[in-house]
Amino acid sequence: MSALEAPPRVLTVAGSDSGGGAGVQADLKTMLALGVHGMSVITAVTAQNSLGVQGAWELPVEAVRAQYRSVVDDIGVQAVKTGMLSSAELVEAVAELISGTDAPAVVDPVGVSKHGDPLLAASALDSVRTKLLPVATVATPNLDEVAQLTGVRVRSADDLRRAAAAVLAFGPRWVLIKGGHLAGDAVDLLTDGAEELVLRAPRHDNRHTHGTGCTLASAIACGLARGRSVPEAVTAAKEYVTGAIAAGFALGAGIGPVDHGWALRRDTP
Ligand SMILES: Nc1ncnc2c1ncn2[C@@H]1O[C@H](COP(=O)(O)OP(=O)(O)O)[C@@H](O)[C@H]1O
Ligand SMILES: Cc1ncc(COP(=O)(O)O)c(N)n1
Repeated sequence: MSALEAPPRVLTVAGSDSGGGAGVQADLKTMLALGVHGMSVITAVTAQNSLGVQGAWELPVEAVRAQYRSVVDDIGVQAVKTGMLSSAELVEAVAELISGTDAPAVVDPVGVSKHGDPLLAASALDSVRTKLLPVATVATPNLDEVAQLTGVRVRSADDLRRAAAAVLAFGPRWVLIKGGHLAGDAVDLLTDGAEELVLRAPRHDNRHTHGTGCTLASAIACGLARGRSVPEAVTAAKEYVTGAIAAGFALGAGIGPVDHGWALRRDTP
């Protein structure tokens, strides 16, 4: 890349995490680490740290639309990633914006934080199913989100295929079911209903996993923005998040963040 050539552009549409481990902050750090130009549409502001979410404030739909238009109409995007969308109104507005954008969309249907704090109203679930999932190139639910959205409870890696079929029925092109909350190896299943890829990584016995899902979804968006196929982008993103979890560090008194900069720091003296 010459000095004048711009890097690929990736947009996150998500909530702010004041603690810097998840949400928009995790997304932008991931994008920097993976060499793309990161941009953000903030949907909600959370007061959050290693102990949980102490408060959350949604932005008006008008503010979300305006941020999105500012970015897409002038700068342009090669991939979009969504995270915390908070309400049915915001889910529907974002789904509509994405459907009018010519770029792949990675939808992380964030429901609840690691600490159990709600990041999406229960009344928004139906909009996620019927409006947001149908415009996703890849949806990346964790097991709690799969249960909330489809009623399928995954108890072992054998159930992942059934969960994937239930999510695909809502219309995303691909689904990545994240088995991170199961015991044993960290096994995820990627499928479009025809092709299937099992992604397996050793489980790191590290409690500092704040932001894993946001980091993985952003890394996938970075790969797609570079023109990689979905299986290629997901494979590279899984490697990146596994390294970030291995390097997760303690901050505050609770669950610390994954290290978004692990690959950059490797060569830092
Ligand atoms: N302790 C761990 N060691 C290695 N990989 C993990 C660990 N916990 C989660 N993962 C992986 O991190 C990614 C994010 O998954 P998960 O933590 O389930 O998402 P979420 O943050 O949405 O709950 C997945 O690829 C999952 O397999
Ligand atoms: C603003 C925001 N977005 C997403 C998450 C989910 O991250 P995690 O599942 O690691 O708590 C979060 N805690 N905060």
